[in-house]
Amino acid sequence: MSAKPILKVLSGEGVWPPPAWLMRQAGRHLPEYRATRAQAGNFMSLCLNPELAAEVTLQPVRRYGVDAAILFSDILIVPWAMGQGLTFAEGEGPRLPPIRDRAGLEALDVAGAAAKAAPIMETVRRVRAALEAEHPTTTLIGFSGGLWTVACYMIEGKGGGEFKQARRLLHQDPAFFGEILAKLEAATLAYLLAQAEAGAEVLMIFDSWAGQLPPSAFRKWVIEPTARLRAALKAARPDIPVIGFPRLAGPMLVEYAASTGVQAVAMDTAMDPVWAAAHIPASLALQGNLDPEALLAGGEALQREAQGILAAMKGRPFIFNLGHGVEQPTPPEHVSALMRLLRTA
Ligand SMILES: Cc1c2[nH]c(c1CCC(=O)O)Cc1[nH]c(c(CCC(=O)O)c1C)Cc1[nH]c(c(CCC(=O)O)c1C)Cc1[nH]c(c(C)c1CCC(=O)O)C2
Repeated sequence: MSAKPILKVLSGEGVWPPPAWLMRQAGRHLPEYRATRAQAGNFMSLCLNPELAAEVTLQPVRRYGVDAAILFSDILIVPWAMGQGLTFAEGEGPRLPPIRDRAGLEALDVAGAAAKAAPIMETVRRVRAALEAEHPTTTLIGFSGGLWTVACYMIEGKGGGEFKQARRLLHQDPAFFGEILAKLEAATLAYLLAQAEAGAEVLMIFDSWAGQLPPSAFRKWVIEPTARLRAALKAARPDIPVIGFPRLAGPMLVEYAASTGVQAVAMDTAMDPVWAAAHIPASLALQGNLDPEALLAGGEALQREAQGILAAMKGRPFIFNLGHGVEQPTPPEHVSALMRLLRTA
């Protein structure tokens, strides 16, 4: 049996008080992150610098004592590694040259992606070694985007909207859309397996825009590809549990939980944890789902919201987290207050 609380939970064991980590725990709300990022120059050069990326991955572990370190990288590293351009303009989010035709599809280089992603694997190795030496109960989580969500950015070229180009394409030309996803699937599988080989102990799949799809497309482009990825990962590395995050799936979460083979589902901010506890079998762990705005607000709101989630989750395998990422203006003291509350739950 593992001594790491998150691995215990993901093997189906209830652990109370529950282990906790936060999406985007390494990021702009931390002054030490902003300092390291300034040293790197920009976000991409930070992701590709193993020394500095390992440093920012470890910062929230040191400051807060969270139970997981999540690799510092981005879901859009996979299209970048396949040769699609990627920039992060200050304050504007990601920009990619959108794929709208066959030439864009054919330019994606699946075979070359592993070499370009090599610095990320070096980050994973460094973080794992540092955890084993200094934080032996902390779990290292690797990740990728869900195929639908990453395809949204590849086709749209940016975020911020409703991904109408991507949604149109999957209805108008499902064969072409499927070819984009097939290349992305091969690159994503290799990328996740490489993280596991480098020392990631858990893998999480962020399908942030899953809630944009009607049920028929949700089955075909979220559940089916996730189930295929999960099965292929299991064949190679049966020891590595997977957390799925089909954000804003609503009641489709039940089918996702039953059909993908993941060990845990992450609840988004809108999900009622009482409903989730009633509808997701206790053989699967749940993760989530404090409103990042309640964390930002702190005080009474933070205490009340966190207690509500704990009450709904008591008695089942559960990992405390947010329903989406930490907001940049969040005072670090609010995160510390949340960790104190959780440790005495
Ligand atoms: C959709 C998505 C992306 N990236 C990610 C998702 C899925 C989760 C979600 O829905 O938020 C996932 C992600 N992005 C990042 C991580 C690292 C680990 C973590 O701390 O959670 C993870 C797991 C770092 C990041 N990724 C990004 C930052 C901010 C970069 C900076 O320092 O300026 C960080 C810390 C940039 C990013 N990356 C992306 C966007 C839309 C943006 C811009 C928005 C923003 O600036 O907050 C794409």
